[in-house]
Amino acid sequence: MTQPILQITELSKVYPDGTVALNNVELDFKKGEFVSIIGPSGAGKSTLIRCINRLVEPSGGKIIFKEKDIVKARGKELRMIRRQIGMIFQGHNLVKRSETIRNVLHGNLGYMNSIKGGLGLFTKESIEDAIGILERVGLRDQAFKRADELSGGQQQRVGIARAMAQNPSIIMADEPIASLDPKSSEDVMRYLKKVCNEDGITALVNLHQVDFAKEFSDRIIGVRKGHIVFDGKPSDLNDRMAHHIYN
Ligand SMILES: Nc1ncnc2c1ncn2[C@@H]1O[C@H](COP(=O)(O)OP(=O)(O)OP(=O)(O)O)[C@@H](O)[C@H]1O
Repeated sequence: MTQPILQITELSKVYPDGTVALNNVELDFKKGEFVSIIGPSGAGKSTLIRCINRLVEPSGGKIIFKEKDIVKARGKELRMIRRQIGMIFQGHNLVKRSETIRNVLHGNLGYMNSIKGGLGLFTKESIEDAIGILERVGLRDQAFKRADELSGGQQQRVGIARAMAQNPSIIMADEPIASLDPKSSEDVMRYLKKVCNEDGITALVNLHQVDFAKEFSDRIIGVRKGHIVFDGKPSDLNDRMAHHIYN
């Protein structure tokens, strides 16, 4: 059996006010799998993915990524790990007044020295790479438009392109389609799945929409009150199980 790319053991998170958001979570993720994380509001989905890149400090447990424990990583080591984990947020987090291509190039900043990055002195090679990535999410013709001129769905595809520019091993998306209409949601999920499949990237996607989780995922994880209560194929998520997760 191949080694998991990410191995989570006994992960817990208790917020300072005593809220137990994650309780002894055990999960393994394989290279290239596309995983949706579902569950009711407050179940712990965001906390889970935020612990993985340490936007939230875990209270205990281990998260082994490429033989290193993310929970213990500090300073440069943590930055190196974060480089390999692309993030996509609900609100896109784009620089709205900047061109689409600049937003994608920002994904690459982790690889540049800070003075160059700050001045926007990107190499010809990185600009060509960024255009290539935009092509892959169907936005080649939008490269030099301002990000705020794009539709919500297109902006989220720029979010995907920016994550791809990091050349990540894992992409994590926190409710990437929560504010989009059904057609744009479908497009965002389709492009995200396509680029992850093409590059063998593991995707962890927090979703509120069970139908999208079933349509696009290789595997669905159901979270409830900080516990994993379902972990299986979309075809195994029947109505009874969905009810168990959400009620
Ligand atoms: N900074 C915080 N301080 C205290 N409690 C928090 C904090 N962030 C989250 N929580 C609590 O932790 C629990 C899990 O929250 P989390 O945001 O991870 O859930 P979620 O499943 O992502 O919910 P949603 O789908 O609404 O985003 C909830 O009870 C929430 O109120």
